[in-house]
Amino acid sequence: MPLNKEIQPGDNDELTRERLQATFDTQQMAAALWGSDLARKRRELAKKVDKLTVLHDSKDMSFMTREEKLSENARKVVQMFAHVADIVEDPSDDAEMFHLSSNAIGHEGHPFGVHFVMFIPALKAQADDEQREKWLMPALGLQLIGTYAQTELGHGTNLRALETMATFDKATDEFVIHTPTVTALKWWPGSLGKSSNHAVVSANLIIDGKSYGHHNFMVQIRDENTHKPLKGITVGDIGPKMAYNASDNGFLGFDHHRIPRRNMLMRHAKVDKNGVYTKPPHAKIGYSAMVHVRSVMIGHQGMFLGSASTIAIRYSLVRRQGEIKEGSGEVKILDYQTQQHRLFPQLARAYVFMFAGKEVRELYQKVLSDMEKGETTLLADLHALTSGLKSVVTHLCVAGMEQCRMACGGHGYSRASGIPEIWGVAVGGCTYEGENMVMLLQLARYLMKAVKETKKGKSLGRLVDYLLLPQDRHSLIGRVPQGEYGPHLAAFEHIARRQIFKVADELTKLQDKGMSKEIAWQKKAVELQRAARLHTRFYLAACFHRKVQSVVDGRIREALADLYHLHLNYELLDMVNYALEDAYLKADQVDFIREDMYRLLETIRPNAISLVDAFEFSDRELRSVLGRRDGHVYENLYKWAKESELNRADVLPYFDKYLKPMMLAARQRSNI
Ligand SMILES: CCCCCCCC/C=C\CCCCCCCCCCCCCCCC(=O)SCCNC(=O)CCNC(=O)[C@H](O)C(C)(C)COP(=O)(O)OP(=O)(O)OC[C@H]1O[C@@H](n2cnc3c(N)ncnc32)[C@H](O)[C@@H]1OP(=O)(O)O
Ligand SMILES: Cc1cc2nc3c(=O)[nH]c(=O)nc-3n(C[C@H](O)[C@H](O)[C@H](O)COP(=O)(O)OP(=O)(O)OC[C@H]3O[C@@H](n4cnc5c(N)ncnc54)[C@H](O)[C@@H]3O)c2cc1C
Repeated sequence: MPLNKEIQPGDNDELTRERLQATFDTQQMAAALWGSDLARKRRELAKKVDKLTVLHDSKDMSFMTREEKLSENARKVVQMFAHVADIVEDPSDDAEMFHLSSNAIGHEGHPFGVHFVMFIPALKAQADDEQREKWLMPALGLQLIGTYAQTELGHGTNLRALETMATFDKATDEFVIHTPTVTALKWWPGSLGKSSNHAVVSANLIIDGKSYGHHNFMVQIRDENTHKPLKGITVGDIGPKMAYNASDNGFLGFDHHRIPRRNMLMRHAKVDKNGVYTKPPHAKIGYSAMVHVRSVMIGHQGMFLGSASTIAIRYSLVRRQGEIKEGSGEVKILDYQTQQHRLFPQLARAYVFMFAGKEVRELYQKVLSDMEKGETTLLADLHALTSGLKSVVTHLCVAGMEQCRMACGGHGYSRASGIPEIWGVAVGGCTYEGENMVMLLQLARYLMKAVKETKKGKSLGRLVDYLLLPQDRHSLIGRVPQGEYGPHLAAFEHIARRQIFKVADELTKLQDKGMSKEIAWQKKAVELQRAARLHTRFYLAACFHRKVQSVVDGRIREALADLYHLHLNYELLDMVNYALEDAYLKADQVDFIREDMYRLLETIRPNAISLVDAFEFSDRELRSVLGRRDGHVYENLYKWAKESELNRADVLPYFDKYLKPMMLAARQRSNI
C-alpha cells in the first residue's frame, strides 16, 4: 500500500519533494501520537470547521483590540455550541471538544475556558448527587457560565493563607461569604471579569468561631438576566496580560454575601444544619480540580511545542539563506546542523510530552473512579506525578518554543509566525495550577518519603520502584554494541536516584547536627527541586521507551526510535554534569553521546516534515503564516502585513499632530 505523505495540489514544490522522502505513513504516525480514534476525529472535525464559515476568524486576532478579541471568541464559542452536534461525534468527550475549540477558537481564551477546564471538573468531583443535579446539569447544558475562584490578590500558592471567609449562620442555615481585606480579593480566575455568572469559590469554613480550612462553595455572582453583579458582590477584569487576552481574568470581592448552607460542595466534606462538620476521606480531596488541570496540561503543552516545531520546521524547509559550499547555491536553513540541533530535540520533546499526557490522563481517570468509591490510595502518587510533570513539561516547552521562534529569524518575532501567542499562553502554564518551583518541591516531599521507605526495603509506589535498585558505578554507554540504548535510559535512572539519595542524606546530616526539619529543607531546597526534575526527566524518557516498544508497525517504530534516541542523547548532554560528578560517565562516553546525537540529526532530517505533518495541525488551528502546510510563505506574509490597521491610510493623524510640527520647527530653526 502506498504511504500517505500529505501531498496536495498547489503545494510548494520544495515541501512536496521533502514529503516524498518520508519513510513512514503520516496518518499512521498521527495514530501513534493521538490514538487512532482521536486522530480520525481530529481530521474529520477540521474538515467540518473549514466548511462552516461562521466558525472562522473574522480577521486575524493580532489586529484586534482586547474587547474585539473577547467579543469575537464569544461569538465563535456560541456558534461552536450551536453546531456541535454536526461537528463532533461525542460532545461529552473532552479531547474531541478541546480540538474543536483549538480549531475554531484558538488558544487566546473564551468565556467557557475555565467553565470546562475547572468549574465542571470541580462539580463532578466535589458536588454530591443532589448538587450535581442542581448545577452540573445546567453547567453542561450551558445554562450558566462558571469559573473557579481560588487565588487571591495576596495568596495563590499558600492556600492555607487564603482569607475569604465562609461563616456558618446556624439561625438562617446560610454561609456568609466575606472578603475581609484588599488582599483577600479573588484575583486571576479566568472568565470571571466580564463573562461568568457563577463561581466555585474557595473560602475558609468557619463554624462557631472555629476555622476548618478552605472549602469550595457555589456562589452565583451575577444576575442571570441583567448580568449585573448581585448585591454584596464586586467584580471586574484584572487588565491585559502577556497573552491569553481573549480571556477576562477577573477580581471578585464579597461584602457579607449570603448563600444557602447547601451551596458548600458536599460530596466529601459536609456541614449539617446544626453546624456539625464531617471531614473528607482525604485532606486534599478538595484540590481535585487542580490535579485535573495539571493532568490535562501535559499533553496540551506538548501540543503547543508541537505547533511551534511544525511552524519552525516547515518554514526552515522553505527559507533559503547562505551557502554550505561556495557557488553551489543557497541552502534550506534546515540543512544547517545548528538548525537541526535547535529544532529536532524540541520535536522529540513534543512527542514525548504528548505520550506522557496520555499516560497521566489514564492514571487521573483511575484515581477519579476510585474517589467515587471513597478510595484515595493513589491520590498522593497522582499528585506527585502531575506536580513534577506540570513543572518540567511547561518549563521545557517554553524554552523549546523560544528556540523555535529564534530558529525562524526575524519572521519568528512577527505575530504572523503564530509563535508569540502560543508561547505566551504556554508560559502561563509555568505559573497557573501551582507555580513550578513550588510544585517541584511537592514532588520532592514525596521522593524524600520514598527514600525512607526504600531504606526499610519497601517501595512507596510504582513510580519510585527504581529507588530500590542498586546503583551502578559506571555507565555502559559506548561499551555495548552501537544501537543499544538500554544504558542511556539506565543513565537517567542513575542520575535521578543518585541526586534523590544525595539530598536525602544531606537533609539527614543537617538534622543530625540539630537543625530543624524545616530549616534543613530550606538549606537544601534547590537540590531538592533538582532531584524532582531529574526524577521527572527519567519518567519522561522511560515513557518514550514504553511508547516505542508498544508500536507494532515497523516503519513507525523505526522513525519514533530515532526521535527517542535523539531525546536520550540530547537530554543526557543537558544534564551531563550530574553524571560527571561521580564519574559515572567518562569523557570518551560523553563524546560518544555527542557524535551519536549528530548522526541522529542527519538520520531524522529527511523525515522532518512528515514528523511534523503527523501532528495534523490544520492551518486554521496553527494560525501561522510561516507554518502553512502548503509552504507559500512569502506572498502570504506580504498579504498579512497589508491587513495591519496601520496601513488603512498612507498618512496617520499622529504624523500631522506630532512629527510634522517638530520637523517644520527644526527646519525653521536651521534656516535662521
Ligand atoms: C468550549 C469547549 C471547551 C472544551 C474544553 C474541554 C476540556 C478541555 C480540558 C482541559 C484544558 C486544560 C488546559 C488547556 C490549556 C489551555 C491554555 C490556557 C488555559 C488557562 C486555564 C488556566 C486555569 C488555571 C487555573 C488555576 O490556576 S486555579 C488555581 C491553582 N492554584 C494552585 O495550583 C495553588 C498551588 N498550591 C497548592 O496546590 C497547595 O497549596 C500546595 C502547594 C500543594 C500546598 O498545599 P498545603 O499547604 O495544603 O499542603 P502541604 O502542607 O504542603 O502538604 C500537605 C500534604 O498534602 C499533600 N498534597 C498537597 N496537594 C495535594 C493534592 N492535590 N493531592 C494529594 N495530596 C496533596 C502534600 O503532598 C502533603 O503530603 P505529605 O504526605 O507530604 O504530608
Ligand atoms: C493565566 C493565568 C490563569 C489563572 N487562572 C486562575 C483561575 O482560573 N483561578 C484561580 O484561582 N487562579 C488562577 N490563576 C492564579 C494562579 O493559580 C496563581 O498565580 C499560581 O498558583 C501562583 O501563585 P502566586 O501568584 O501566589 O505566586 P507566588 O506564590 O506569589 O509566587 C512568586 C514566587 O514565590 C515563590 N514561592 C512561593 N511560595 C513558595 C514556597 N513555599 N517555597 C518556595 N518558593 C515559593 C514561587 O516559586 C515564585 O518564584 C491564574 C494565573 C494565571 C497566570
